[in-house]
Amino acid sequence: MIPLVHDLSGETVLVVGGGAVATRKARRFAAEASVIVVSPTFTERLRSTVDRTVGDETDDDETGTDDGRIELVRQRVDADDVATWIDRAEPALVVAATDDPTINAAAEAAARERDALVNRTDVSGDRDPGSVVVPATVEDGPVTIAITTGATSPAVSRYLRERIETEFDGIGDLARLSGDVRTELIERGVEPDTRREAVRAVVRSPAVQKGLQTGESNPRQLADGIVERVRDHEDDPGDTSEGQ
Ligand SMILES: C[C@@]1(CC(=O)O)c2cc3[nH]c(cc4nc(cc5[nH]c(cc(n2)[C@H]1CCC(=O)O)[C@@](C)(CC(=O)O)[C@@H]5CCC(=O)O)C(CC(=O)O)=C4CCC(=O)O)c(CCC(=O)O)c3CC(=O)O
Ligand SMILES: NC(=O)C1=CN([C@@H]2O[C@H](COP(=O)(O)OP(=O)(O)OC[C@H]3O[C@@H](n4cnc5c(N)ncnc54)[C@H](O)[C@@H]3O)[C@@H](O)[C@H]2O)C=CC1
Repeated sequence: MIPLVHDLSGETVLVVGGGAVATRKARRFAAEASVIVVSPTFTERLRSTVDRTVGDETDDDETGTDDGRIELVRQRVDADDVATWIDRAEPALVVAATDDPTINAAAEAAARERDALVNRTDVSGDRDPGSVVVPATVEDGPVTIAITTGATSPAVSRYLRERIETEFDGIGDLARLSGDVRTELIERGVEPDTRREAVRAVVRSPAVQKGLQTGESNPRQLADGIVERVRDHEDDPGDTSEGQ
């Protein structure tokens, strides 16, 4: 399996099932896409996150979603209903998250026939094309770290996610800072080899990382100092003094 990154903004994700797993996936995808959850029951957590529930007595709106929102549809589906929902919602991704393997399999087949991606939450191991795995994810600013065990051991994915979150706390700030340095060097016309070395030195500098974490020293000033030292060194390769 080869991980790819998918932009789901402006897309719809259809989640079939309303239990603990469906709740986790719905919340995850709602960060970017519009999510429709179809199930006869929903977790309390899901109900407390959503904007409205279609099928409840209090609801009198038309079905429809905006970006980044979750809508609940209270309905037990059979294989035909799943296909109808896919035709109606035109989702980019269908999450099959019921505790009924027959329904999950029907959702997978209907999604495939309609060229939608599918996430079978109830099976491990190899997958057919178009059947995707949801990785454990660490997000910090512009940085996304996705972890998968190739659908072998989700518990290991979770364990690694927790370790990585602790180990790389603040990595988003480092990405922003080094991104700014990089853009500036490009704008100043610094040649690529020097730029590469300078940006690498900034990213790997313990002083910059500590500055970002503690706020005690000015990380941007430290980075600029490192860049200047790298550039001086490039101008005068005879100089063997070490950068920071
Ligand atoms: C194949 C995959 C399909 C998919 O969902 O995409 C899948 C399938 C299954 N998971 C099961 C169980 C558990 N899943 C978790 C947790 C997560 N599961 C996630 C992904 C995936 N799970 C995909 C593979 C990812 C990979 O490649 O590694 C994560 C990473 C992402 C997410 O779901 O958001 C999220 C951690 C998020 C985080 O914490 O960061 C835990 C741990 C816990 O809860 O503490 C347990 C209990 C321990 C255990 O059983 O291992 C079962 C058995 C159900 C049963 O026995 O009934 C199946 C079905 C089967 O194995 O047949
Ligand atoms: N991928 C993952 O990370 C994990 C996957 N699983 C798998 O995911 C499945 C679901 O797990 P949970 O959410 O814990 O189960 P659950 O029992 O809490 O929830 C199942 C949901 O499916 C709904 N449902 C059942 N039949 C339906 C139908 N015909 N139409 C619409 N909705 C229907 C139920 O009303 C309920 O909301 C499990 O069977 C298990 O195989 C379990 C744990 C983790």
